[in-house]
Parts: sequence; structure tokens; C-alpha cells
Amino acid sequence: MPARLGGGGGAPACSPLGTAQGTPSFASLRTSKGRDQKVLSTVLLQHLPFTSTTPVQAAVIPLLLSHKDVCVSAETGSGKTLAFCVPAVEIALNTRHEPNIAVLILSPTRELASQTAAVIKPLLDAAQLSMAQLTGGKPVHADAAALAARKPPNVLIGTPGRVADAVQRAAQTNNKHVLRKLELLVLDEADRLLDLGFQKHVDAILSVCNKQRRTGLFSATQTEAVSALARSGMRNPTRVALARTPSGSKAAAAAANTDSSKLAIPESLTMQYAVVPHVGKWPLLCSYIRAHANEKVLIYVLTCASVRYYAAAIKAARGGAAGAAASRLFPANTTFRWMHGKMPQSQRQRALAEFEAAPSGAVLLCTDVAARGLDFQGGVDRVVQLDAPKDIDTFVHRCGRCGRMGRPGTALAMLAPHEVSRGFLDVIMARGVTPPAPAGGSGLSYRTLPSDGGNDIAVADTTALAAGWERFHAFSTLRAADARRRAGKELAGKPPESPPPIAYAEKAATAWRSADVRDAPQVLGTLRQLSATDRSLMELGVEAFVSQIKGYKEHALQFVLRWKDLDVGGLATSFGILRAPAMPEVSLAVKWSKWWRVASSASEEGDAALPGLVQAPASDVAAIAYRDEAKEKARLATMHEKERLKHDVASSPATASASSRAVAGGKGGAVPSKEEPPAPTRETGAKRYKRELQRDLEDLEDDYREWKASKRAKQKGKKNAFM
Ligand SMILES: Nc1ncnc2c1ncn2[C@@H]1O[C@H](COP(=O)(O)OP(=O)(O)OP(=O)(O)O)[C@@H](O)[C@H]1O
Repeated sequence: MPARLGGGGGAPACSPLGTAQGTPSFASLRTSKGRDQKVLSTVLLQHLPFTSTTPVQAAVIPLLLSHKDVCVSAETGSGKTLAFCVPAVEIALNTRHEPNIAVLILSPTRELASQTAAVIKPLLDAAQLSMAQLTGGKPVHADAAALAARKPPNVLIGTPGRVADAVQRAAQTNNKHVLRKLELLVLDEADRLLDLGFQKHVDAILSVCNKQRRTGLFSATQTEAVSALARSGMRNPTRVALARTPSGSKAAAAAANTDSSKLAIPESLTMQYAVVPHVGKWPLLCSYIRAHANEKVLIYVLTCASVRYYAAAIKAARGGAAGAAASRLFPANTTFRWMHGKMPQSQRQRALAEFEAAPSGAVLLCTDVAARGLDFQGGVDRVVQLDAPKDIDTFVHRCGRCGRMGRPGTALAMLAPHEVSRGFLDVIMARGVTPPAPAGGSGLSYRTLPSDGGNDIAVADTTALAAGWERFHAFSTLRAADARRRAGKELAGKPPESPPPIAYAEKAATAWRSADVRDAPQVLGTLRQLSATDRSLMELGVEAFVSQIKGYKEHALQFVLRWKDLDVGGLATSFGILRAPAMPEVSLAVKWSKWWRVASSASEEGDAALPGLVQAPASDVAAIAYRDEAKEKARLATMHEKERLKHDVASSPATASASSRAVAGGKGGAVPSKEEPPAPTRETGAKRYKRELQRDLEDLEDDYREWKASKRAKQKGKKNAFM
């Protein structure tokens, strides 16, 4: 794939790039000035893992070695890491006698920094150069001391926060800035590094760097922030972009006209999507994993809490908590690992290493902490996006973990009906991403799940679930105007929320409706059964559900991924939840469900308060114990104490006289107890419905308040929940 160049003045700054016939060898690279002069030292050439360059390497290495700043956007898996590591080593070699840090490479995650360190280390060792990796894990003063030493490392690799901190401390020790003689600064995954979270650290680092340095910005996706930095913080940078013409053939686009907002997808990557309601995602995923049992699959979800819940559920099932039903989740011989940003670093590294080491049949469940830059040893065959990503760039980075360097890969996005109907795919295509095709074939049917004859959701429950799905379909296809007309006077005024546009919704709904949902509850039933056997798991499910809704509300693509479209009940079911916590989003879903039910003239028979979720009685949920005996003992003790206090209050003389006044119908009587609302003498169906709904909502609110209190106690140092 040829690269295109755009200099500040528009002129290409180096010799011609790799052509369709092939790319040059590392040994043959030349700078624009010294055309007969080799740019790479013999020691480096001898230890490079490859002899031929990739197009991005052929373009970038001579530029950086000709003192040019570069702004590089090239598709995932195109070899960007060596494109900056090779010149980094060469520059460090040329300045090795000076007691200064020559190269600084910044990465957004510790994993990526470690991976870059692993690529560059053998080259540095061969050239007898030193390196320091600053990613946390040891005290920052030790890192600062290493930088302030008389002979600091030649190359520094790290995450922005730690590097900024260590550099500042080292400057205090030395009375001078340790980056004042820096020759090369690399921002890997530059758009992410310039995100709000990192910006202040990156700014702090930039402010103490040598102004005469070269700077390289690298990413598969570039944002306006990158362009802004390229304009203000770089000296007439040369843009290098890998491009494909719209027809898919490889060709160099016009120089200088790089549209950095367009995203490129490797040709070896097959992009697919399936329209699946939330409640169907895990059943379908389990079926998909089974159908590709010998492959390596990465699964992306939105939040850390979601990884924690499913990891705990699968671990519990494999540990025997679900009996034979465990096989309905992932096959027993599939290596299952998980990773999120709140896990201790050592556990994250171990999960990665074990997933990479598995010869075949392995699954890694993760958040976007593993979405960018990681080059999994041994490759990845499939990527499944179970939840839509926070933005389109992340969509591309997630997909790009497979289909790298010409190796075939499939990236499947499971999209909820409303996401498709609102136009998520159109947004992707508008950014130049290859349109994903509707997925079909092996694994994409609930029918492929093992049928062991058992179904631990009672038949009535299954029916209720299916009814929830049907209703969701009805909501998404009902035109707001029709609904309003049918509702007539009963629900006059504006509906709470308009459904998605009809044409799209029909298309989306037909796709998932044809799947036979009767088999799906086997997986959902197993999750529910697991929650019913361990309170910790149940709480993890609730936590994951709440985080999911919160995370969904923070999507960068609010106009297509609207939380108000969420199938809240179905989502709760997919987290094995037995009773939805009381929270405003749940109350709203209940309210809208009623509105739509009336508006669509659907039968009220068998309606649950929250469609898509089979609510267990509050008393059943309260009785669920922790598996951990000590924890359960403590819970029971707290419960008994609460009961005692309640009893004491109830039997105190003041309360007794208040209730007698209430019985007598006197003024100022106590509020009737929530458990036993006074039954009206004559009650219509609608009033009864309203009263019961109100009671349900109050119960849910209590649950939610309790859950929130326990969560607050657990969660002191709150970090980003979505990585
Ligand atoms: N010159 C080369 N010849 C053959 N393979 C190469 C070459 N350079 C790099 N590779 C291999 O290509 C794969 C992808 O490289 P790399 O991780 O640098 O891609 P990337 O462009 O940084 O991707 P991402 O955008 O996802 O971070 C790696 O496995 C690497 O070993």
C-alpha cells in the first residue's frame, strides 16, 4: 500500500516510496540530502527482525533521519512501531556519547508502552544503548532518580502521567530539565494522547522538551487535536498517510490533500455486523465462540464492571456453580481470560501473556484498554464488539486487532436494533470505513447452542422474556404519530420519546426477529441461576448494569447511540439481574413501556413492570446469600440489627399513639407502611395498576439506594470506568 506525503509546502520530502512492485529494504533507505549515503548503521541493520520495509516505514524512517517532523496516519497493523523505533535507535546511536536522554516515546497505555519496549529493546541491546520504561509499578522517585543520574537512559518509554511526574522530580534534583537535549519525541496513538485525560501531562512534557527536537505523531486515526498540534507545536511537519482509493484498489492519493478524518481499514480484514437486541447478545456470542472453538477471539465491552461481571459469572460456572449448565456459556476447553484498566498491572500483563500463549481456542474479554496499538503475538482471528464503542476511531482500533499485515481476520459488531435504525452504520461509512456486511453463517444463530433439554427459566418466564422482545420490536416499528392517534385522549400530549424512523427500524427488526429466541434463555437462564446462587455475583450484575447505562449516556455519538432508546429490561436480563435496581432510567423505561402499550393497543395481559426482565419477588432477592461465609454472616447481622431498630421504633409509645390516630382517621396520622398500602374500598383496574407500579418503584428505589451505599463504600478512588 503506497503512502502519500504532504509537506508543509506540499512537496514530498524524501525519495520515492514503495510501489506496487514492493517496498525497499531497510539497507537501501536513503535520505533526500545524501542519496548515496546509507541512513541506518550496520549494527542496527544486522539486528532488525525484517529485511524489507513496509510502506509506512519506507516513508517515515528517512524523514525522521533527515530532521523532519512527521504526522503519520496509517491503517492498523501497517508497521508504525518499527517506523519510529528504527530511527529512534539510529538517533540514540549517533548521540550515545552525550549524557542525555535522546529519545522519548509516549504511549497511552502501559501495555502499549511495554509492547514498544519489547520491540525496541533487542535493537538497543545490540547497539549497547540503554532504555528506561516509565509505566508505574515502582515508586516514582526511583524512576526520577534513574532520569537524574549522571548517565541517564538513551531512550525513555512511558505513559504521559508517569513521565511528566518523573521528569519534573528529576529536574528538581538536577536543577535542570532532563529533556533539554531531546532529539526525538514520538507520540504513539497521538489522537488518544491528546485526549482530555492526557493533555495536561503531554503539555507539561512538551514545555520542557528541547525545541530543536524532531517530533513524530503516529496513529491509525487522526483527530483535529492532532492537526492542531501539528500546526502549532511542530516545524512544518510532513504528513504521511496510507490511502486506498474508494474502489479499494491501492493507489497513492494526491500529496498534501490528506483528509485525516478518513479512516482506513486493512484489506485483509472482513467487517461484519449483526443486529441483535441486548438480551440476545450473550446467547449469540456463546454460540459464535462455540462455532469458532479453535480460534482466538477478542471481545470488547463498554465498561470495566461489565468485564468483571461476565468474568466472575464464567469463572463461577466453570467452578461448578452452574452444574452442567456451565457448558452453555463458553466451551470448557476454551482458554478464557479478561482484562480491564482497573485490574492491577501484573494481572493485566498475565492475562495478555496467557491469551497470547494459548495455541488456539482462546477468548479475551476486555474493555478499550486493549483496543489500541496492541499487536497480539500469535495473532487474533476474530474481534467481536459486543457493545458499540465510544466513538468511531475506537471502532476502527478495535477491529484492527485482527487482519494485521495481510493476515485474514473478521471483525463482527453486534449492534442493537435502535443503533442500526438511528444510522450507526451510516456514521461509520461517512468516516470512510469499509461498510460492514450483514453477518451470517456459522455461529450466528441461537440454535447452535447445546441443547441439554434443561431450561432453568420457567416456561412462563421465557414467555415473558419473549414478550419483552416482541414489545421492543413493536416500539421500534411504531410510528409516533400513529401511536398518538391510537392513544387518543388517554395519553394526550407528546409521547415521552419518539421511536426511531420507521423504515430503518423495520429493516433492523426483521433481521433479529427471524432468530429463534426460544433457545436464547438457556444462556440467560444460566446467568440468572448463577446470580441466584451468589449475592456477590448478583451485585456485580447490578453494578455492570448501572455502569452500562452510565457509559451509554457518555457516548461520543449521542445522536445515534441514544440512551433513551435502550431496551433497559433486556439489558438487565443480559446481566443476570433478578430485580432491576431503582434508578431514574428504569423508572422512565417503565413509564414509556406503559405509554407505548396503551398507544399500540397491546394487551395488558402478562405485562411486567419492566418489559424484557422477569422480576423476581423482592423477598426472594433478599434471601440470596453470599457464597463467602464471613460476608454472609456480616450481612445477616446488619439485617437483624435493622429489623431490631425498626421494631423498637414501631413499639415506642410515640409511634403507637400516632398509628392509633391514623387508624381512627385523625389528622396527622402516620404515613401508611409501604409494605401494606391501605386497600381502597373500590378500585378500578387502572388504579390498581398504578398502585402496584408505585409500590414496585419504591421497592426498586430501596434496592438501588442500598446498592449505591455499598458501592460507595467499596469504591473510594474512582478511576475511569470505561477502560
Ligand atoms: N517490515 C516488516 N515486515 C514484516 N512485518 C512487519 C514489518 N514491520 C512490522 N511488521 C509486523 O507487523 C505487525 C504490525 O506492526 P505494528 O504493531 O507496528 O502495527 P501498527 O501500525 O503500529 O498497528 P496499530 O495501528 O494497530 O498500532 C507486527 O506483528 C510486526 O512485527
